[in-house]
Amino acid sequence: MAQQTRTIETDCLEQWTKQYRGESSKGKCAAYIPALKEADPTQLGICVMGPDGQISRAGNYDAPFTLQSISKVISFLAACTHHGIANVLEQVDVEPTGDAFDSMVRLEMHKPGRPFNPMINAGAITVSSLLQGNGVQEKFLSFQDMVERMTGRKHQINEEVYRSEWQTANRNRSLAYYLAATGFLACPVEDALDVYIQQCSLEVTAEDIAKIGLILAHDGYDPIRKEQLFGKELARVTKALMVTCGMYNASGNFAAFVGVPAKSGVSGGIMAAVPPRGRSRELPFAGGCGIGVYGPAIDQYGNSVAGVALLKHMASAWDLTIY
Ligand SMILES: NC(=O)CC[C@H](N)C(=O)O
Repeated sequence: MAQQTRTIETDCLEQWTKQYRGESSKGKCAAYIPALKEADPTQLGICVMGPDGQISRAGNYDAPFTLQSISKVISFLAACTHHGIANVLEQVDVEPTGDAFDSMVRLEMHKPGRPFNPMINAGAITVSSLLQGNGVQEKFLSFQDMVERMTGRKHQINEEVYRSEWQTANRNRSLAYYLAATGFLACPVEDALDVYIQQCSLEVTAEDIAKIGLILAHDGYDPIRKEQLFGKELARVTKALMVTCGMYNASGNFAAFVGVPAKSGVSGGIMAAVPPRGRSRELPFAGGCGIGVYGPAIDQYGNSVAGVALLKHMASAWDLTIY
């Protein structure tokens, strides 16, 4: 992978990371998964990767964290690659909810109980059940392979986070049992949950998710390794889901004030995909980029407080919006 050279972009990121680190005091590390509470809430890091391999990074860009809900994007890509988009969308819809990511209220209100989208927990558990393979191990492997094809390196589960979530996953367990009752799980309940919790516990850095964002920004094409990893149509459906549902019930605010497809996770990661901006070659990363942010103090919606503040500033300064 290309090395970082000192650039104006890097100087900006360093300055903004310092400026927004304090915002973390407005949030808290997720506590409902006890192991996530152990993170240092004041951390803030960012990595931006361009199509020529150019990297700019600042702050705690090398801190490892678990994918959590960012994994939902990758499991969706993996399931659709295996079954085809239309078949997956028979089991999960593409509509935003306006509810919390772990809400169950709409599952029973709208018959026959097809989860609203793959970016909320209910939809993601359905998608995990659809991953290729028989049994937990094979399904998880097909997810892990997809991650590794994109980041170009091997990733491990953070066992402590995995165990912590497995032991406390009562809400997800109830969602999964409900999905089984309504026929929206393609494998046994505890298997689907196990795959889902394993994928959430995969450990990455901001650079890894920046790389995945870069590939999405280029419609499934890896511009660094020069390889099409999945189809354009799948990339577009996925980005539309990220725009409408990726930041949960704060997706509208994020679309208005950042304006790029993104996905957050409760460990404090945010992955964003910035497509090439034809309007000016002078803009930083005009050829598109992937962005990975890490800041573990999250807000009431489950999004990194300092991370969102940093992205809002950056989007305005570098004219990132797709709108
Ligand atoms: N928003 C998230 O990142 C949620 C992921 C977490 N593993 C959960 O299911 O609760």
